[in-house]
Amino acid sequence: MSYRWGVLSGVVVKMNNITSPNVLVTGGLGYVGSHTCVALHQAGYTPIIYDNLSNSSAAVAEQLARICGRRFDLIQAEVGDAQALKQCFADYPIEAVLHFAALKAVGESTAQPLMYYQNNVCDSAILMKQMHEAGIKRLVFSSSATVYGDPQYLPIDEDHSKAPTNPYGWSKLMVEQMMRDQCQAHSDDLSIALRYFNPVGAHESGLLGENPTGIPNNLVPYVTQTAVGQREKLHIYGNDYDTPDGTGIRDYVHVMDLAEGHVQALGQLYSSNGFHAFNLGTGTGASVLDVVNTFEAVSGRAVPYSIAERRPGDVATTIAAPTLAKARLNWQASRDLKQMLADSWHWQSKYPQGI
Ligand SMILES: NC(=O)c1ccc[n+]([C@@H]2O[C@H](COP(=O)([O-])OP(=O)(O)OC[C@H]3O[C@@H](n4cnc5c(N)ncnc54)[C@H](O)[C@@H]3O)[C@@H](O)[C@H]2O)c1
Ligand SMILES: O=c1ccn([C@@H]2O[C@H](COP(=O)(O)OP(=O)(O)O[C@H]3O[C@H](CO)[C@@H](O)[C@H](O)[C@H]3O)[C@@H](O)[C@H]2O)c(=O)[nH]1
Repeated sequence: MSYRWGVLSGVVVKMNNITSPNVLVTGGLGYVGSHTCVALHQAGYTPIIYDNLSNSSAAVAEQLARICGRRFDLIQAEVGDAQALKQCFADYPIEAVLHFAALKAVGESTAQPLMYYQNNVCDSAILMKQMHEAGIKRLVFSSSATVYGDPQYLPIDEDHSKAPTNPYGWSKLMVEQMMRDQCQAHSDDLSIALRYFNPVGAHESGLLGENPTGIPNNLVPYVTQTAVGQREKLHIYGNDYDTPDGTGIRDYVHVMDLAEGHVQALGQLYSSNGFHAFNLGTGTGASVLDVVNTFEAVSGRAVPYSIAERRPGDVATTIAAPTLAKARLNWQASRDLKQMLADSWHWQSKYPQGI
Protein backbone atom coordinates (compact mmCIF):
# COMPACT_ATOMS: atom_id res chain seq x y z
CA MET A 1 0.00 0.00 0.00
CA SER A 2 1.32 3.45 -0.77
CA TYR A 3 -0.17 6.90 -0.50
CA ARG A 4 0.78 10.56 -0.82
CA TRP A 5 0.70 13.38 1.66
CA GLY A 6 1.17 15.99 -0.99
CA VAL A 7 4.06 17.66 -2.70
CA LEU A 8 5.83 19.01 0.37
CA SER A 9 5.61 15.92 2.49
CA GLY A 10 6.78 13.37 -0.04
CA VAL A 11 5.76 9.74 -0.03
CA VAL A 12 5.29 7.08 2.59
CA VAL A 13 5.71 3.49 1.53
CA LYS A 14 4.29 1.00 3.98
CA MET A 15 5.70 -2.42 3.25
CA ASN A 16 6.19 -4.27 6.46
CA ASN A 17 4.12 -5.50 9.31
CA ILE A 18 6.70 -6.01 12.02
CA THR A 19 6.26 -6.08 15.76
CA SER A 20 9.76 -5.07 16.88
CA PRO A 21 9.88 -1.51 18.30
CA ASN A 22 9.88 1.25 15.71
CA VAL A 23 12.63 3.85 15.89
CA LEU A 24 12.39 6.93 13.69
CA VAL A 25 15.77 7.58 12.07
CA THR A 26 16.01 11.10 10.65
CA GLY A 27 18.85 11.28 8.14
CA GLY A 28 18.68 7.50 7.91
CA LEU A 29 19.97 7.40 4.34
CA GLY A 30 23.10 9.37 5.25
CA TYR A 31 26.50 8.02 6.21
CA VAL A 32 26.16 7.45 9.96
CA GLY A 33 22.37 7.02 9.88
CA SER A 34 22.41 4.22 7.29
CA HIS A 35 25.02 2.21 9.19
CA THR A 36 23.00 2.72 12.35
CA CYS A 37 19.93 1.29 10.60
CA VAL A 38 21.89 -1.95 10.17
CA ALA A 39 22.85 -2.03 13.85
CA LEU A 40 19.26 -1.25 14.89
CA HIS A 41 17.94 -4.06 12.71
CA GLN A 42 20.49 -6.47 14.19
CA ALA A 43 19.43 -5.43 17.69
CA GLY A 44 15.75 -6.14 16.97
CA TYR A 45 14.47 -2.61 16.32
CA THR A 46 12.62 -1.52 13.18
CA PRO A 47 14.11 1.64 11.70
CA ILE A 48 11.62 3.97 10.02
CA ILE A 49 13.77 6.17 7.80
CA TYR A 50 12.95 9.87 7.46
CA ASP A 51 15.17 11.76 5.02
CA ASN A 52 14.83 14.54 2.46
CA LEU A 53 17.64 13.05 0.30
CA SER A 54 19.44 16.42 0.29
CA ASN A 55 22.76 14.68 0.87
CA SER A 56 22.01 11.04 0.13
CA SER A 57 20.62 8.73 -2.48
CA ALA A 58 17.57 6.47 -2.54
CA ALA A 59 19.99 3.73 -3.67
CA VAL A 60 21.14 3.53 -0.04
CA ALA A 61 17.72 2.09 0.83
CA GLU A 62 18.35 -0.70 -1.69
CA GLN A 63 21.76 -1.42 -0.17
CA LEU A 64 20.18 -1.59 3.28
CA ALA A 65 17.66 -4.09 1.97
CA ARG A 66 20.50 -6.22 0.59
CA ILE A 67 22.32 -6.24 3.92
CA CYS A 68 19.33 -6.67 6.19
CA GLY A 69 17.20 -8.90 3.98
CA ARG A 70 14.20 -6.60 4.30
CA ARG A 71 13.08 -3.14 3.28
CA PHE A 72 12.66 -0.38 5.80
CA ASP A 73 9.83 2.09 5.39
CA LEU A 74 11.06 5.37 3.98
CA ILE A 75 9.47 8.75 4.47
CA GLN A 76 10.89 11.33 2.12
CA ALA A 77 10.29 14.61 3.90
CA GLU A 78 11.87 17.56 5.69
CA VAL A 79 12.53 17.45 9.41
CA GLY A 80 11.11 20.99 9.44
CA ASP A 81 7.79 19.81 7.98
CA ALA A 82 5.52 19.67 11.02
CA GLN A 83 2.62 18.15 9.04
CA ALA A 84 4.79 15.32 7.73
CA LEU A 85 6.02 14.57 11.24
CA LYS A 86 2.47 14.63 12.62
CA GLN A 87 1.40 12.19 9.94
CA CYS A 88 4.39 9.97 10.61
CA PHE A 89 3.71 9.84 14.35
CA ALA A 90 0.05 9.10 13.62
CA ASP A 91 0.97 6.30 11.21
CA TYR A 92 3.57 4.56 13.35
CA PRO A 93 3.93 3.83 17.04
CA ILE A 94 7.42 5.27 17.58
CA GLU A 95 9.47 4.28 20.65
CA ALA A 96 12.30 6.73 20.12
CA VAL A 97 13.80 9.12 17.59
CA LEU A 98 17.41 8.96 16.45
CA HIS A 99 18.08 12.38 14.96
CA PHE A 100 20.94 12.37 12.43
CA ALA A 101 19.53 14.75 9.82
CA ALA A 102 21.68 17.86 9.56
CA LEU A 103 23.95 19.83 7.31
CA LYS A 104 27.56 19.17 8.32
CA ALA A 105 30.10 21.14 6.27
CA VAL A 106 32.04 23.46 8.58
CA GLY A 107 33.20 25.85 5.82
CA GLU A 108 29.74 26.11 4.29
CA SER A 109 28.31 26.88 7.73
CA THR A 110 30.63 29.87 8.01
CA ALA A 111 29.55 31.15 4.58
CA GLN A 112 25.82 30.44 5.08
CA PRO A 113 25.18 30.45 8.82
CA LEU A 114 21.42 31.03 8.63
CA MET A 115 20.96 27.97 6.44
CA TYR A 116 22.69 25.94 9.17
CA TYR A 117 20.68 27.46 12.01
CA GLN A 118 17.46 26.91 10.05
CA ASN A 119 18.16 23.31 9.04
CA ASN A 120 19.96 22.11 12.14
CA VAL A 121 18.43 24.14 14.96
CA CYS A 122 14.99 25.41 13.89
CA ASP A 123 14.09 22.10 12.26
CA SER A 124 15.22 20.22 15.37
CA ALA A 125 12.91 22.42 17.46
CA ILE A 126 10.03 21.48 15.14
CA LEU A 127 10.91 17.80 15.50
CA MET A 128 11.08 18.05 19.30
CA LYS A 129 7.75 19.89 19.46
CA GLN A 130 6.05 17.25 17.32
CA MET A 131 7.61 14.49 19.43
CA HIS A 132 6.26 16.17 22.55
CA GLU A 133 2.77 16.53 21.10
CA ALA A 134 2.81 12.87 20.06
CA GLY A 135 4.02 11.77 23.51
CA ILE A 136 7.37 10.47 22.25
CA LYS A 137 9.89 10.99 25.03
CA ARG A 138 13.10 9.35 23.88
CA LEU A 139 15.62 11.15 21.69
CA VAL A 140 19.19 10.37 20.64
CA PHE A 141 20.95 13.23 18.87
CA SER A 142 24.06 13.26 16.64
CA SER A 143 26.31 15.83 18.24
CA SER A 144 29.98 16.38 17.55
CA ALA A 145 33.35 16.89 19.17
CA THR A 146 33.22 20.25 17.45
CA VAL A 147 31.14 21.57 20.40
CA TYR A 148 34.36 21.66 22.47
CA GLY A 149 36.18 24.06 20.14
CA ASP A 150 39.95 24.26 20.55
CA PRO A 151 41.06 21.62 23.06
CA GLN A 152 42.14 23.07 26.42
CA TYR A 153 43.46 19.66 27.55
CA LEU A 154 43.65 16.08 26.26
CA PRO A 155 41.95 13.69 26.18
CA ILE A 156 38.73 15.70 25.96
CA ASP A 157 36.08 14.63 28.47
CA GLU A 158 32.42 15.64 28.49
CA ASP A 159 33.05 18.40 31.07
CA HIS A 160 35.53 20.17 28.81
CA SER A 161 34.46 23.77 28.11
CA LYS A 162 32.16 24.22 25.10
CA ALA A 163 33.34 26.88 22.68
CA PRO A 164 32.46 26.06 19.06
CA THR A 165 34.50 27.95 16.48
CA ASN A 166 31.95 27.90 13.63
CA PRO A 167 28.15 28.05 13.08
CA TYR A 168 27.95 24.28 12.49
CA GLY A 169 29.42 23.67 15.92
CA TRP A 170 27.09 26.23 17.49
CA SER A 171 24.11 24.56 15.82
CA LYS A 172 25.05 21.29 17.57
CA LEU A 173 25.50 22.96 20.94
CA MET A 174 22.19 24.84 20.58
CA VAL A 175 20.31 21.60 19.96
CA GLU A 176 21.99 20.07 23.00
CA GLN A 177 20.76 23.07 25.02
CA MET A 178 17.21 22.63 23.70
CA MET A 179 17.33 18.98 24.73
CA ARG A 180 18.63 19.90 28.18
CA ASP A 181 15.89 22.52 28.65
CA GLN A 182 13.16 20.22 27.39
CA CYS A 183 14.23 17.51 29.85
CA GLN A 184 14.27 20.12 32.62
CA ALA A 185 10.72 21.16 31.75
CA HIS A 186 9.39 17.59 31.37
CA SER A 187 10.85 15.29 33.96
CA ASP A 188 9.88 12.09 32.13
CA ASP A 189 11.70 13.08 28.92
CA LEU A 190 14.92 11.20 28.18
CA SER A 191 17.52 12.38 25.76
CA ILE A 192 21.10 11.65 24.86
CA ALA A 193 23.58 13.63 22.77
CA LEU A 194 26.36 11.54 21.29
CA ARG A 195 29.43 13.61 20.48
CA TYR A 196 31.21 11.82 17.66
CA PHE A 197 34.90 12.32 17.09
CA ASN A 198 36.02 11.41 13.54
CA PRO A 199 33.74 8.77 11.96
CA VAL A 200 35.39 6.73 9.20
CA GLY A 201 35.10 3.21 7.74
CA ALA A 202 32.23 1.41 6.09
CA HIS A 203 30.00 -1.61 6.55
CA GLU A 204 32.03 -4.82 6.25
CA SER A 205 29.94 -5.93 3.25
CA GLY A 206 31.25 -2.99 1.21
CA LEU A 207 27.62 -2.17 0.33
CA LEU A 208 27.40 0.97 2.47
CA GLY A 209 30.01 3.65 3.01
CA GLU A 210 30.71 7.34 2.97
CA ASN A 211 29.34 8.91 -0.18
CA PRO A 212 30.35 12.59 -0.16
CA THR A 213 29.14 14.84 -2.96
CA GLY A 214 31.84 16.88 -4.72
CA ILE A 215 35.39 17.15 -3.45
CA PRO A 216 35.65 15.54 0.00
CA ASN A 217 36.50 17.84 2.91
CA ASN A 218 37.47 14.95 5.15
CA LEU A 219 40.72 13.04 5.12
CA VAL A 220 39.68 9.42 4.65
CA PRO A 221 37.34 9.86 1.65
CA TYR A 222 40.04 12.03 0.06
CA VAL A 223 42.58 9.25 0.62
CA THR A 224 40.34 6.53 -0.82
CA GLN A 225 39.35 8.66 -3.82
CA THR A 226 43.03 9.34 -4.49
CA ALA A 227 43.85 5.65 -4.28
CA VAL A 228 41.05 4.78 -6.69
CA GLY A 229 42.33 7.36 -9.18
CA GLN A 230 39.61 10.02 -8.83
CA ARG A 231 42.01 12.57 -7.30
CA GLU A 232 45.56 13.22 -8.36
CA LYS A 233 47.08 13.48 -4.90
CA LEU A 234 46.30 14.19 -1.28
CA HIS A 235 47.21 17.57 0.19
CA ILE A 236 48.39 17.17 3.74
CA TYR A 237 47.43 20.33 5.58
CA GLY A 238 50.58 21.14 7.52
CA ASN A 239 53.50 19.07 8.80
CA ASP A 240 54.70 21.58 11.38
CA TYR A 241 52.20 20.89 14.17
CA ASP A 242 53.41 20.04 17.63
CA THR A 243 52.90 16.29 17.10
CA PRO A 244 55.48 13.49 16.69
CA ASP A 245 55.45 13.61 12.86
CA GLY A 246 54.17 17.19 12.52
CA THR A 247 50.79 16.27 11.01
CA GLY A 248 47.42 16.63 12.73
CA ILE A 249 46.20 13.92 15.10
CA ARG A 250 42.55 12.86 15.33
CA ASP A 251 40.51 10.21 17.09
CA TYR A 252 39.13 8.16 14.18
CA VAL A 253 36.25 5.85 15.09
CA HIS A 254 34.69 3.12 12.93
CA VAL A 255 31.20 4.02 11.75
CA MET A 256 29.89 0.57 12.82
CA ASP A 257 31.24 1.18 16.32
CA LEU A 258 29.35 4.48 16.30
CA ALA A 259 26.26 2.70 15.02
CA GLU A 260 26.46 0.23 17.92
CA GLY A 261 26.90 3.18 20.29
CA HIS A 262 23.45 4.38 19.24
CA VAL A 263 21.93 1.01 20.07
CA GLN A 264 23.56 1.15 23.50
CA ALA A 265 22.27 4.70 23.99
CA LEU A 266 18.74 3.56 23.13
CA GLY A 267 18.99 0.92 25.85
CA GLN A 268 20.08 3.57 28.35
CA LEU A 269 17.00 5.65 27.51
CA TYR A 270 14.83 3.04 29.15
CA SER A 271 16.61 3.26 32.48
CA SER A 272 17.48 6.88 33.07
CA ASN A 273 15.63 10.12 32.40
CA GLY A 274 16.99 13.61 31.87
CA PHE A 275 19.66 14.81 29.46
CA HIS A 276 23.03 13.09 29.04
CA ALA A 277 25.96 13.63 26.69
CA PHE A 278 28.63 11.09 25.78
CA ASN A 279 31.78 11.17 23.71
CA LEU A 280 32.04 8.44 21.09
CA GLY A 281 35.68 7.96 20.18
CA THR A 282 38.40 5.38 20.69
CA GLY A 283 40.61 7.35 23.07
CA THR A 284 43.60 6.98 20.75
CA GLY A 285 44.86 9.30 18.06
CA ALA A 286 46.35 8.80 14.60
CA SER A 287 48.23 11.41 12.57
CA VAL A 288 47.56 12.15 8.93
CA LEU A 289 50.73 10.26 8.02
CA ASP A 290 49.65 7.31 10.20
CA VAL A 291 46.42 7.22 8.19
CA VAL A 292 48.25 7.37 4.84
CA ASN A 293 50.80 4.70 5.82
CA THR A 294 48.20 2.36 7.32
CA PHE A 295 45.95 2.82 4.30
CA GLU A 296 48.79 1.94 1.92
CA ALA A 297 49.57 -1.16 3.96
CA VAL A 298 46.00 -2.50 4.04
CA SER A 299 45.07 -1.58 0.47
CA GLY A 300 48.34 -2.21 -1.34
CA ARG A 301 47.73 1.10 -3.15
CA ALA A 302 50.02 4.13 -3.14
CA VAL A 303 48.61 7.46 -2.01
CA PRO A 304 50.61 10.25 -3.61
CA TYR A 305 50.66 13.35 -1.43
CA SER A 306 52.25 16.74 -1.01
CA ILE A 307 52.53 18.95 2.02
CA ALA A 308 50.32 22.03 1.85
CA GLU A 309 49.65 25.02 4.12
CA ARG A 310 47.78 24.41 7.37
CA ARG A 311 44.00 24.50 6.87
CA PRO A 312 42.47 27.49 8.71
CA GLY A 313 40.63 26.41 11.86
CA ASP A 314 42.45 23.07 12.25
CA VAL A 315 44.01 22.17 15.60
CA ALA A 316 47.03 19.93 16.19
CA THR A 317 45.34 17.16 18.15
CA THR A 318 41.89 16.04 19.28
CA ILE A 319 41.42 12.83 21.24
CA ALA A 320 38.32 11.71 23.15
CA ALA A 321 38.09 10.47 26.69
CA PRO A 322 35.53 7.72 26.00
CA THR A 323 35.34 6.48 29.60
CA LEU A 324 31.86 7.83 30.39
CA ALA A 325 30.35 5.95 27.43
CA LYS A 326 32.02 2.78 28.67
CA ALA A 327 30.78 3.24 32.23
CA ARG A 328 27.22 4.35 31.42
CA LEU A 329 26.43 2.92 27.99
CA ASN A 330 28.62 -0.16 28.22
CA TRP A 331 30.03 0.93 24.89
CA GLN A 332 33.60 0.77 23.71
CA ALA A 333 34.99 1.01 20.18
CA SER A 334 36.37 -2.36 19.10
CA ARG A 335 37.62 -1.78 15.53
CA ASP A 336 41.13 -0.42 14.99
CA LEU A 337 42.52 1.94 12.35
CA LYS A 338 43.51 -0.96 10.05
CA GLN A 339 39.94 -2.23 10.07
CA MET A 340 38.53 1.27 9.50
CA LEU A 341 40.75 1.86 6.47
CA ALA A 342 40.37 -1.66 5.06
CA ASP A 343 36.58 -1.27 5.21
CA SER A 344 36.71 2.23 3.66
CA TRP A 345 38.83 0.81 0.85
CA HIS A 346 36.52 -2.20 0.35
CA TRP A 347 33.60 0.21 -0.16
CA GLN A 348 35.51 2.65 -2.38
CA SER A 349 36.99 -0.07 -4.59
CA LYS A 350 33.58 -1.70 -4.99
CA TYR A 351 31.93 1.64 -5.83
CA PRO A 352 34.63 3.92 -7.26
CA GLN A 353 32.08 6.64 -8.04
CA GLY A 354 30.01 6.08 -4.89
CA ILE A 355 26.34 5.16 -5.23
N1 LIG B 1 30.39 12.50 9.60
C1 LIG B 1 31.02 13.25 10.51
O1 LIG B 1 32.22 13.51 10.42
C2 LIG B 1 30.26 13.73 11.72
C3 LIG B 1 30.97 14.10 12.88
C4 LIG B 1 30.26 14.55 13.98
C5 LIG B 1 28.87 14.66 13.92
N2 LIG B 1 28.21 14.32 12.79
C6 LIG B 1 26.73 14.46 12.74
O2 LIG B 1 26.16 13.19 12.49
C7 LIG B 1 24.97 13.31 11.73
C8 LIG B 1 25.05 12.43 10.51
O3 LIG B 1 26.18 12.81 9.75
P1 LIG B 1 26.53 12.08 8.39
O4 LIG B 1 27.99 12.12 8.25
O5 LIG B 1 25.80 10.79 8.32
O6 LIG B 1 25.89 13.12 7.36
P2 LIG B 1 25.12 12.84 5.99
O7 LIG B 1 25.04 14.14 5.28
O8 LIG B 1 25.71 11.68 5.28
O9 LIG B 1 23.67 12.41 6.49
C9 LIG B 1 22.69 13.36 6.87
C10 LIG B 1 21.38 12.92 6.24
O10 LIG B 1 20.35 13.82 6.66
C11 LIG B 1 19.57 14.22 5.54
N3 LIG B 1 19.05 15.56 5.88
C12 LIG B 1 19.78 16.69 6.09
N4 LIG B 1 18.96 17.69 6.44
C13 LIG B 1 17.69 17.18 6.45
C14 LIG B 1 16.41 17.70 6.73
N5 LIG B 1 16.23 19.00 7.06
N6 LIG B 1 15.33 16.89 6.66
C15 LIG B 1 15.49 15.59 6.33
N7 LIG B 1 16.68 15.03 6.05
C16 LIG B 1 17.76 15.82 6.11
C17 LIG B 1 20.52 14.15 4.35
O11 LIG B 1 19.84 13.94 3.14
C18 LIG B 1 21.40 12.96 4.72
O12 LIG B 1 20.87 11.75 4.22
C19 LIG B 1 24.83 14.81 11.41
O13 LIG B 1 23.96 15.37 12.37
C20 LIG B 1 26.24 15.33 11.60
O14 LIG B 1 26.23 16.70 11.96
C21 LIG B 1 28.87 13.83 11.69
O1 LIG C 1 42.47 16.67 2.43
C1 LIG C 1 42.75 16.65 3.64
C2 LIG C 1 41.75 16.56 4.63
C3 LIG C 1 42.14 16.57 5.96
N1 LIG C 1 43.45 16.65 6.30
C4 LIG C 1 43.83 16.61 7.73
O2 LIG C 1 43.30 15.42 8.27
C5 LIG C 1 42.89 15.60 9.63
C6 LIG C 1 41.42 15.24 9.75
O3 LIG C 1 40.65 16.16 8.99
P1 LIG C 1 39.09 15.92 8.69
O4 LIG C 1 38.86 14.53 8.21
O5 LIG C 1 38.64 17.04 7.81
O6 LIG C 1 38.41 15.99 10.12
P2 LIG C 1 38.33 17.20 11.18
O7 LIG C 1 38.90 18.43 10.63
O8 LIG C 1 38.89 16.68 12.46
O9 LIG C 1 36.77 17.43 11.30
C7 LIG C 1 35.83 16.36 11.46
O10 LIG C 1 35.67 16.05 12.81
C8 LIG C 1 35.16 17.11 13.61
C9 LIG C 1 35.03 16.58 15.02
O11 LIG C 1 34.09 15.58 15.06
C10 LIG C 1 33.80 17.56 13.07
O12 LIG C 1 33.42 18.71 13.78
C11 LIG C 1 33.91 17.94 11.62
O13 LIG C 1 32.61 18.22 11.15
C12 LIG C 1 34.49 16.77 10.86
O14 LIG C 1 34.66 17.13 9.51
C13 LIG C 1 43.20 17.06 9.96
O15 LIG C 1 44.46 17.11 10.59
C14 LIG C 1 43.28 17.73 8.58
O16 LIG C 1 44.15 18.85 8.55
C15 LIG C 1 44.44 16.74 5.34
O17 LIG C 1 45.61 16.82 5.66
N2 LIG C 1 44.05 16.74 4.02
